Amino acid sequence: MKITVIGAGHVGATAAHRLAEMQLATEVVLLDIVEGIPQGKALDMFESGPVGLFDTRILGTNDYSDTANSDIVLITAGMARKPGMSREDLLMKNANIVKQVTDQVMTYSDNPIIIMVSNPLDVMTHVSYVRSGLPKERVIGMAGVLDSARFRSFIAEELDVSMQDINAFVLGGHGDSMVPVVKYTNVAGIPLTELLPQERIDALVERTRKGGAEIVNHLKDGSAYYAPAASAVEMIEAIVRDRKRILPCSVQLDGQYGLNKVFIGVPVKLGRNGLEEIIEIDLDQTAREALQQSAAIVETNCNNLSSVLA
Ligand SMILES: NC(=O)C1=CN([C@@H]2O[C@H](COP(=O)(O)OP(=O)(O)OC[C@H]3O[C@@H](n4cnc5c(N)ncnc54)[C@H](O)[C@@H]3O)[C@@H](O)[C@H]2O)C=CC1
Ligand SMILES: O=C([O-])CC(=O)C(=O)O
Repeated sequence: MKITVIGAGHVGATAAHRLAEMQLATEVVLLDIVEGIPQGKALDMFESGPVGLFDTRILGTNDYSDTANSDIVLITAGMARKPGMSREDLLMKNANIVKQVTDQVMTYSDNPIIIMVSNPLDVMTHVSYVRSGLPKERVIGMAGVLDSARFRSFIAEELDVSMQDINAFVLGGHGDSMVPVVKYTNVAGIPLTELLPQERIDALVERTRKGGAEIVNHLKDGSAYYAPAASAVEMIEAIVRDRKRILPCSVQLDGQYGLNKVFIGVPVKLGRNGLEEIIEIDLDQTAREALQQSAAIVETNCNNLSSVLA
């Protein structure tokens, strides 16, 4: 198993180290456009092997030929937002970066599974899908796992219970229009609505929607990376170990939820072949409309990129 991480910044480097510690690959390649950064970080990670107890080889590089024959490619290259910015403000710059990165990746790997992280997430997943020519099962965006993890952590804190017992799904686009689905949120099987009053649930939903911005406002000069990296690695683990996990991911819909040819977060089964099944759950009218509104925003942003994708 060879896994390449493009972008050796906060998310990319954190994910690469976690991939190595979890021994999910025999080789992890960390690539960045800036000279020295991937080499230095990869060497530092490699030197943690004897104490972290892993044998994964980690190579830092600026040369795409080192990524040849990757099984999985995690794309984290691009700009992160600063306070006051929306993820959409990154659209044009990151679309050009993701386009160029995808073209380079595909020059050296025939049939990788691409996991997208760069923002705005659903649109960048679309860009990589179009440029790569890969089947839609092999281009998957990470957002729902992170947004659901945030919602789960807030619920666990509020109820003072283990995070392990919280199940929650946040669907839709990775932005203010995301759709936390309270109906499918439970604590060890007990519906959340039986454990918390509606106004507390509403407050946790609102905090989840703004979870990315909350961290950006603390950090001032960048965005979250521990939870995002852990979320991307959870998806990779499901694929590498063929776990058949049901996780919310951004995938291209083909009629499900009344939506067509748009990347949006929905529950999917992840296994060795990447996206193995899109799961259509019953949504109430409000959640269904919210998902459709969220998809309309992604579609508009994709349409604005026709010049980049040409
Ligand atoms: N999907 C999600 O839930 C999340 C998405 N993100 C997004 O992930 C991206 C990365 O975030 P961070 O790692 O915090 O940013 P960062 O600024 O720490 O790292 C980005 C890295 O990309 C590199 N880069 C830029 N252009 C490149 C190119 N053409 N080829 C190769 N590398 C290139 C930069 O040199 C830098 O090292 C951002 O777009 C951010 O918004 C971040 C967190 C969560
Ligand atoms: O907020 C950001 O820009 C980064 C991100 O997508 C997140 O942390 O959810």
